[in-house]
Amino acid sequence: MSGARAVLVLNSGSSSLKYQLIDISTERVLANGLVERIGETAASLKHTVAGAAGADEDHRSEHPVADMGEAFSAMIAAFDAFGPSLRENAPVVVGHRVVHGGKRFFGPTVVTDLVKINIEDLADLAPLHNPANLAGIEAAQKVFADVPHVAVFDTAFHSTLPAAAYTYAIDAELAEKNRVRRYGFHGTSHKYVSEQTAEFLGRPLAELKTIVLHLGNGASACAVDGGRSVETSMGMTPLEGLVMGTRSGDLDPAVLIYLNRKLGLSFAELDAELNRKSGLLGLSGRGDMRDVVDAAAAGDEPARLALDVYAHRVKQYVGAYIAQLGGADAIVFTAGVGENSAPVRALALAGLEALGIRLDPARNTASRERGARRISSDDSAVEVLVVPTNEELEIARQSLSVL
Ligand SMILES: Nc1ncnc2c1ncn2[C@@H]1O[C@H](COP(=O)(O)OP(=O)(O)O)[C@@H](O)[C@H]1O
Ligand SMILES: CC(=O)OP(=O)(O)O
Ligand SMILES: [Mg+2]
Repeated sequence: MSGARAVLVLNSGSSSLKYQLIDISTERVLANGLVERIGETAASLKHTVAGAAGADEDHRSEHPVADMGEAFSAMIAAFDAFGPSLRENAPVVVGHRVVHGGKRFFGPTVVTDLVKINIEDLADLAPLHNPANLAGIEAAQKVFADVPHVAVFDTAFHSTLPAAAYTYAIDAELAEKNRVRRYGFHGTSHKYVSEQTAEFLGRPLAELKTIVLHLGNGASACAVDGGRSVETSMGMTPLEGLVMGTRSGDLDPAVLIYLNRKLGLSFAELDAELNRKSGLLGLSGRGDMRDVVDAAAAGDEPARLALDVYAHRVKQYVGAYIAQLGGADAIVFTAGVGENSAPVRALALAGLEALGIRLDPARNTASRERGARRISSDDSAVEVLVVPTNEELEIARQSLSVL
């Protein structure tokens, strides 16, 4: 059997490696996988091989994986053991998700030594993400030495933000010298989802005003005007904006100063507090939205409040972005929570009838179909949709586009 022309897409995080092997001609996923808890006593590995008619084959194991290099070897071993063959389906390009591209990268970029130096230099703006992304690139370059590697940046889609949106109102010189401004993240997802939305509605992207709500583990909102990002909720780092699984999102910056002065918490401690111990986890003891929704339904008060705070913040951004866009044609939910949680969608848009936003309860709770779907009622002035994101496919397409 002759193999497919394939793209390998890698999303390397601080403690995980996610990957997909995609057939270019059909855009079908041949295999995907996840190595989690890298560096801990036992990492867990999952490798899924796509079978005929959606009959996927899962292979799971647990053993120690010390670092990104070993995570790579584990991925290659999984392909060798369970298929598909990387010799028959040799990738023609490897696409990498890189979170922070600062003001230097506005599109998919072939990785050179200079590009790697720049990614490293931006690490102080994204200390959780960029070093891991770079480690992933270096491990992959060793194994796939003969093919181009392409970096696709989360920040790239937001390079169209106007100055009024990206500028923090602090001392201008201090900000300029230290690259302190808003950059925005999840751009690959916001771009893909806003394009899919135009396709679903059968309308030209150039005419559409869309609010994309990417509600995953990390979460951000984006106002897209004619295909261009004009405002987004994440800022200099992926901490600003919406409430997330373990991140606080917006808060009065003086809270940090106060906690530092009053309790002597160091900035490293405050960083961990806001990035890893806040959000749904901090409010309710549960970082996973499924658990929060279940606990709230069972009458757990902290979980109820966590849900209310989460939905309140989403609603706040919807209102703000309708104002910034001068009206919206569509509000679109995507990512793990956005695609799957009817109660969160209902709470976030409750009471917005005066703005022309009306959910259809039966459509909202209808069991999940693949692909995009409408969840607003026929008399809603604003379309409300669920559109599944696919960052890996978008990275594969963009990686190919620069060859
Ligand atoms: N049925 C569901 N109801 C509510 N939340 C869900 C459901 N399915 C998945 N999620 C949530 O989606 C989140 C993960 O989203 P995802 O987009 O996969 O995140 P990431 O890519 O950032 O890891 C988790 O917090 C999980 O609770
Ligand atoms: C940028 C960011 O927050 O990414 P993730 O949602 O994958 O954590
Ligand atoms: Mg994600």
